Amino acid sequence: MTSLPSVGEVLADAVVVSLPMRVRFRGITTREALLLRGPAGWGEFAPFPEYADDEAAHWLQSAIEDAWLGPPPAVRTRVPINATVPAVDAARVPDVLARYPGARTAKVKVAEGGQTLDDDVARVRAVRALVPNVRVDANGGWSVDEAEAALRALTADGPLEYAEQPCASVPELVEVRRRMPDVRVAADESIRRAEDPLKVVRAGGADVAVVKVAPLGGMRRLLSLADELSSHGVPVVVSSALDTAVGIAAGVAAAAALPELQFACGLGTGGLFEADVARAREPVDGELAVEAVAPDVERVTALAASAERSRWWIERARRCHGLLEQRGVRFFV
Ligand SMILES: O=C(O)CCC(=O)C1=CC=C[C@@H](O)[C@@H]1C(=O)O
Ligand SMILES: [Mg+2]
Repeated sequence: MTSLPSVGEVLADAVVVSLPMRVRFRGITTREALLLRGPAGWGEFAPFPEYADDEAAHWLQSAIEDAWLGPPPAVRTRVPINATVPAVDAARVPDVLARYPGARTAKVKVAEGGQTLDDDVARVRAVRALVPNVRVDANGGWSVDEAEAALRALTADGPLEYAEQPCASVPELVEVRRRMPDVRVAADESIRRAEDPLKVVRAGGADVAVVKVAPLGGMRRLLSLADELSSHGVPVVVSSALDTAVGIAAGVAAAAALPELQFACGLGTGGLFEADVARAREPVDGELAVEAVAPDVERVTALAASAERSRWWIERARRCHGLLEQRGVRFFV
């Protein structure tokens, strides 16, 4: 067991970066992150700006685990990843997919505000022409009726591996599963933003669980949740939280430590950035190698956030550290 390092230790080498994105994703065009260093390496603290401290504290716990304990033991050396296709025009799909050489699975964003179901159908069709296995992610954007209509349209010319978070609430997910028994439902927000991540599974609202290291509080917490989910017969998909190369390495390490890995992981989001804190690791045959990543000094300097934004992140990390202290957080190897 390791006790919580002091706030001074946690923030001693902290740097804040701002990564420009090639494509707008989840309404974001630059992604900010605070990177911190501990005895075992680097960790990433990057809760989305709108998250309250209560929730953001899990992300700090994850960063500290990574930097103070390092990854859990791996059982594989490579992990398959999916291509992530933002809600772009169908015509831009080949461009996006070109960044994922060898990917056999693609996740396509759908139900984007301001777009229509026809846009989604056209985008999914363009992806199917290039990648055999397709999943969609609606980020809770549909009502149950809309989900039913959309999933019928999106499966008219080919199957979907699953539909991620078609609706926002757990009862809606249960109802979508009842109405569309042939389409698997994956829960994402219903797991990563829930007080009790197993609630959606107990209610019968998920065939698959999307799990992300930082929102769950770290690699080891992800592994123990995956273990519980597996006892309910629900497999996991390890996915990114739009992390820099440091956070992606933690996701890859968690996926590498899972006893079973049935699905390609959503850890290919590095390709959505114009620049990252470490050299881009190219997928080979749709897989990423499991390896430690340290940020590159020159890149970090070039990507440094403004003094004002850095102060904002440092203050946020301090407040979250205070919450972890209050919660009596300890780390177990
Ligand atoms: O799963 C993937 O292919 C990539 C990760 C991804 O889609 C997401 C990362 C971060 C924020 C989310 O809006 C989004 C998701 O909803 O899964
Ligand atoms: Mg999702």
